[in-house]
Amino acid sequence: MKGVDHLAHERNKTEFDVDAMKIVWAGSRHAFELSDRMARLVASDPAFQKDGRIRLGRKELFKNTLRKAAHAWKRILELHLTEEEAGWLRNFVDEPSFTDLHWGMFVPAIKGQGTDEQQQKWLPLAYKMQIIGSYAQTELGHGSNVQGLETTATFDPETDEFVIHSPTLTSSKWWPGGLGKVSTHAIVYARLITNGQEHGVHGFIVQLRSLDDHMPIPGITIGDIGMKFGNGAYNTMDNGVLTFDHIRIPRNQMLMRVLQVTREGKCVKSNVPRQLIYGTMVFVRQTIVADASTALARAVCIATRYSAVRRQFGSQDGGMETQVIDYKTQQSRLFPLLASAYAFRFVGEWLKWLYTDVTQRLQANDFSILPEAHACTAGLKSLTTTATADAIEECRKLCGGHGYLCASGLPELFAVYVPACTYEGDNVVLLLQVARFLMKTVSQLGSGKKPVGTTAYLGRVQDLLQCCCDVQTAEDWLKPSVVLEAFEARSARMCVARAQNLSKFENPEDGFAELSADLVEASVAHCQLIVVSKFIDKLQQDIPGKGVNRQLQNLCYIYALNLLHKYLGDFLSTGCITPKQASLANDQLRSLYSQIRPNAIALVDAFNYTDHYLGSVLGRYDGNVYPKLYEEAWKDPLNDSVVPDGYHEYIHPMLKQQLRNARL
Ligand SMILES: CCCCCCCCCCCCCCCCC/C=C/C(=O)SCCNC(=O)CCNC(=O)[C@H](O)C(C)(C)COP(=O)(O)OP(=O)(O)OC[C@H]1O[C@@H](n2cnc3c(N)ncnc32)[C@H](O)[C@@H]1OP(=O)(O)O
Ligand SMILES: Cc1cc2nc3c(=O)[nH]c(=O)nc-3n(C[C@H](O)[C@H](O)[C@H](O)COP(=O)(O)OP(=O)(O)OC[C@H]3O[C@@H](n4cnc5c(N)ncnc54)[C@H](O)[C@@H]3O)c2cc1C
Repeated sequence: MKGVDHLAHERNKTEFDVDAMKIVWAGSRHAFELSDRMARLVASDPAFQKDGRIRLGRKELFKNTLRKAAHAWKRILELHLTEEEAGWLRNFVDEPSFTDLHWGMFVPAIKGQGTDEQQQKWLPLAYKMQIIGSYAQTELGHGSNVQGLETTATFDPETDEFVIHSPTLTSSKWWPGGLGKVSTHAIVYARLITNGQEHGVHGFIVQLRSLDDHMPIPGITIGDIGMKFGNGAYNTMDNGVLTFDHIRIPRNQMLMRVLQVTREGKCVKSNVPRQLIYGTMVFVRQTIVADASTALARAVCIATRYSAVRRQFGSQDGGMETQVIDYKTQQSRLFPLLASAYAFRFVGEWLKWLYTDVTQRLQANDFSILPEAHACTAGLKSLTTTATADAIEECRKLCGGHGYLCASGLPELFAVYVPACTYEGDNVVLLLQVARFLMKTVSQLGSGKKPVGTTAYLGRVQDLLQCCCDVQTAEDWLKPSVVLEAFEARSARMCVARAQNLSKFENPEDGFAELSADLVEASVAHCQLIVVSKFIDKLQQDIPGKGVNRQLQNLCYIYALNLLHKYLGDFLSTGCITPKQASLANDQLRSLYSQIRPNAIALVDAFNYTDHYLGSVLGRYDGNVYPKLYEEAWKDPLNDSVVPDGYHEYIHPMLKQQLRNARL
């Protein structure tokens, strides 16, 4: 609707160049223009409308998703979209579907773990969607413990085939997206057995359904695992169950970049480390970090716009009531989330760079930074998804009662987003991986091994154990070196304390299990340090646009000082700061909230989300919330009739009964 902009008075307060900020948010002018074009293309196409999706039953919902995926593919072909454009288009369609797994995991698994010949054979088919793939790793009995998977792939030298088999109920593949009803193929993870010997878990390309009539290949049992959390939401996805009864596949369908099985059934290791079998997870975790900022920004955009529209209390002399965004409590809950959206954006950018760097090094047979890439992707996936899921729920509360309505867009966003804390690695399990990496790094300090990359600060551990925070005034908390040192000292001291406690155990594994809750806290501190330091690095770049850098500085310090406040126990107990300095940090935080306040609406406008993508009456660009909320209510099927179905069977007899009782 072109009409009154109810948020115009807010937009008039802006102190920076919003268009320049849009480019900073998108990452580049190219990324901005491309995503903007794709967002508008999707929003203007009636085939992609999302209204009423939450009211559909499972079958209708799923069919609707199939229709949209097919339409998206048609448009991609008609418009000759590049891979990058097609990715944006699918993103703005905004509905989880089998295509996420096909493009997000099946294709990357073949690229990362397949040999050149395997890539030449399978990738063209996948790129043209002549086959549709899924990623079948998790089983009913095991997800986190990948080495505990039970599906077997036994080499039969007589026929030069692998026999894929599900020996137990718990070995049934369980969860893979797209598997239940759509995928024709899957990368199946199974224990490799040759000549009676086990060789660990490996990936195999397995055909599941006929390419002619979509029926399962004989010996394969396959279906959907059932409804999941929330209306609509992730129920557009056919997460599946799959069992194999001695399914035969040719030998050349084992992904053999890490390990080759010869015609005789001999295993020949290549020069790449075994961990590369987990490479697809590293890739996807990196994309999940980038997606976290997108989801968080959606929730924050809705809550910020609505907080500027909503008024409660404070009217004097019959004047306007107070906008809820002006309450300090609202600001102290909302603005750190706004700051987190930007912080996660920049750390996501950096992680993408790290991933690209690792990939290039791997191609040159340099595997040295693989452990760090694993720790960073695992830790940041855990940190950002936990924070984002919590933030979406906080945004719902920030919108009061209306936030609980599906029309706010927040319940569906939460339901779709929250499994990110579990898939691609349970967030606690991933933090334990980070802890192992940190403890290993600390234990090697004595042997003179210099830590690099994100753990370089541990190389200065002696200084960090002794340093005193140099803050005397609230303004001192606006110095990057001061903030960075406080976070480095906290993380280093926590790591060293955990390492010392671990060394008291005779068996390190016993110690690790016993101290795991403490270790996870050290991992969180380390990951928060990464986010803060990458935000500070971003500020050092030459960022064009009036007032843009200033806003980013404010957001960076809000992010860091709010963490300091939230995790004050860590900072105080490790002696990194004094209670007085903590109190000064809080003073600074309040001042930063006041500085962000006039720019809040423009800072969420910079996300450049269309109303279609936001899918929220509360988050509308024009702020015209109440009439639209009222209009939306009447669309509910319950309002199709004035007197509800069931009145004659249930309400009327009850009323009559009461009437009779009253007469008695
Ligand atoms: C309003 C509406 C909104 C609509 C929005 C619509 C948007 C739609 C978009 C949504 C789409 C999202 C798409 C996402 C789809 C999700 C699909 C999900 C897929 C999956 O979940 S796949 C399955 C993932 N599974 C896991 O992650 C399992 C977790 N477990 C593990 O990763 C490992 O087994 C482990 C890490 C726990 C390790 O186990 P273990 O201790 O047994 O260790 P190992 O012996 O195996 O290995 C030890 C050494 O290896 C190193 N290591 C481990 N992992 C890696 C790795 N990945 N890379 C490199 N190195 C690794 C360890 O560090 C050890 O090293 P060391 O040196 O020996 O110590
Ligand atoms: C929506 C969704 C989509 C998915 N899509 C796919 C897919 O496409 N393909 C696929 O293969 N899989 C998929 N999965 C499966 C997913 O990867 C696993 O569920 C996930 O890795 C967690 O494993 P789990 O279910 O075995 O959890 P569990 O490991 O059983 O976790 C249960 C609890 O135990 C704790 N725990 C486990 N191990 C430890 C430990 N060592 N120390 C301390 N605590 C521990 C966890 O923290 C958690 O609290 C999907 C899952 C979901 C929810």
